[in-house]
Amino acid sequence: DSSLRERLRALRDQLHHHSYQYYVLDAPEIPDVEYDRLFRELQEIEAQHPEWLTPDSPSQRVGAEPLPSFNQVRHETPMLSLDNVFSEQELLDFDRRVKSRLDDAATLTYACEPKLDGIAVSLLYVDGILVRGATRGDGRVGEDITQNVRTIASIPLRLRGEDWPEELEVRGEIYMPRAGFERINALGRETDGKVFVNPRNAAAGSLRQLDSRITAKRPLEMSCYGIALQEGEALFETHSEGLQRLRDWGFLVSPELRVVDSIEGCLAYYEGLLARRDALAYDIDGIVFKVDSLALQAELGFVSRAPRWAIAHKFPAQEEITL
Ligand SMILES: Cc1c[n+]2nc(N)[nH]c2nc1OC(C)C
Repeated sequence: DSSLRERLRALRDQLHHHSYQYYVLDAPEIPDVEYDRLFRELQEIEAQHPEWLTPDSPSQRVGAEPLPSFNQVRHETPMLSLDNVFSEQELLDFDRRVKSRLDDAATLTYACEPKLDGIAVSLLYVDGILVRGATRGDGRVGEDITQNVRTIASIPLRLRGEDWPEELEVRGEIYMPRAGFERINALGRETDGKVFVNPRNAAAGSLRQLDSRITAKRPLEMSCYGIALQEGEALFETHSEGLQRLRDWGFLVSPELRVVDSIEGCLAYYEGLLARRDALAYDIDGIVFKVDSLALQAELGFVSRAPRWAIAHKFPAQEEITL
């Protein structure tokens, strides 16, 4: 049995690697049929030896028995929302307020990333293994959707690389790319007539499923935008470094992430992405600018529920296409 157990371990490692190559790097190394063969071999061994099943096994991707209800989760670090601005002048005001509050704004740089139009979630990893996924809820208490997030291929079941902390909480947006949205609506029209109004609703509906086997069939992805640091824990000095570490650990992080050294740079980034908005594979509803330095973020702190150090610069509402 030890050789069979060894084979199971090897299959798990291989499947994790190929899944990362395919879903996170979009660079598969083997054909799908080869992946499916390895996956079936793993399922056969786990069926013979259920006692060898582990929470990070790739077989978890297909979903589990439906839950009676969702448990609640309290976020140790509250999941904040963002203040919005809608014009260039308001963005310049944000920059002026930031500078007026900093002792020394000479080194001020901004991290820029698209604000994906999906569902904010928090993932908890202990010793490198995914142990919990939760919705934002009201920012303090959300719903436990661990079974559902396990089915999302771009969410690692175990971390890659090394030097990750033994407890890591990752925040990000679960969304449905437009192509996937069109596909499940076409399917819905042919079957139960259930269609979603937009990709955000489709993602929300897919995550609210008590039966994770349904979630497993929905084309969901997760793009990470932050790490919820425990008090005083400083693994890196800037937000953008943190996102690069998330990429090293196997997470999908927006390839549009940039760091600029002025609010003019932010405006150029905003105009640039607004011009490319319809060409992106997913819906975005604005740009998030963050003071990149974690030290400056700490100096700026938060007002009530939103950080002083971040702002969402929203796009004009997209005119609905009247069919
Ligand atoms: C609510 C939220 C949403 N987003 N979306 C991105 N891209 N970054 C980001 N940051 C957020 O909050 C942090 C500023 C804490």
